[in-house]
Amino acid sequence: MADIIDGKAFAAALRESIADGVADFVAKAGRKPGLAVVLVGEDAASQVYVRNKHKATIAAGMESFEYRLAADTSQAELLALVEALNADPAVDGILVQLPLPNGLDENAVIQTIDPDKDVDGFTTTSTGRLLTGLPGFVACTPLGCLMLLKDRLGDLSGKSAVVIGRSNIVGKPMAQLLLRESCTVTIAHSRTADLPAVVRGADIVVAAVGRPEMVKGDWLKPGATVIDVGINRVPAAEEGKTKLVGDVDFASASEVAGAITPVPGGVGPMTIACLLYNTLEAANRREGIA
Ligand SMILES: Nc1nc2c(c(=O)[nH]1)N[C@@H](CN(C=O)c1ccc(C(=O)N[C@@H](CCC(=O)O)C(=O)O)cc1)CN2
Repeated sequence: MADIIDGKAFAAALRESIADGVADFVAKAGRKPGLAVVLVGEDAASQVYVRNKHKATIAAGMESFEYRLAADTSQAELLALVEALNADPAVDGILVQLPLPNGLDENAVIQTIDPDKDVDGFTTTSTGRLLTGLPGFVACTPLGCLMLLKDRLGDLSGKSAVVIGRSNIVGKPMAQLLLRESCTVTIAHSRTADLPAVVRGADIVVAAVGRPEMVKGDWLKPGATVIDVGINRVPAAEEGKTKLVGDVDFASASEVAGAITPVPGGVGPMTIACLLYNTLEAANRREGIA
């Protein structure tokens, strides 16, 4: 049976070490690091994530600035808010919760964020810095996956890794991070021929495809390390109930893998912990603290 990679416990320890870093920052800078989170509309899951971000930000000793805007907020109003946050000296990090309601141009909003406050790592400046090996912010979910992988495996160099999914938010930055660690990286997607055979060659599998329980145990190389980024709500056995599952079929995969992240409690909690990590880093950089 595979070892379970406990993302919840890892994230809790990371948040504690960030709180220590925040205390050092306050002592040196005479102010708290500030994170601004913008939520537009009523999406139920986004409301939960934003509430959890607020709680975690306060618990780490940071300042949390929350902006909840109506679903009919115009593009111009949203851009004006982001520009105001760019100019606000108390704000070190800016995050616009995704997805945005229909009618708002997500890309235009993201690209308006000052790259030095882009703690989500979504601007093209941040992704370009990652691609070219320059210091910058890395998107929180792939950064969290990498932390879990390094904690489990240590040096990743020379390992073969398959990333299933090519989104700008997870798949592409994940592949870049693994390349930066000197893995041999394959990015697989919906058009990849014989996906099970591609996955079977990998020491590391990162599934970020958004299809419930797609990756089966018999697709895996025995002993592989499996990171499941999927968060899919599906009907549960009990009538009228739902449950969360990943992109990996946990039951069969845990028979073959060496280690695997569960859903929930694997990658998910790392996303918010890494947001705090990036915010502290942004604050230190802005104040010139090493
Ligand atoms: N601007 C952003 N928007 C979104 C991001 C992001 O990184 N930046 N990621 C996701 C949502 N997200 C954070 O925003 C997020 C998703 C999941 C979790 C998490 O802890 N999941 C738990 C399960 C939660 C549940 O019970 O529903 C887990 O996997 O254990 C945290 C944050 C999209 N939008």
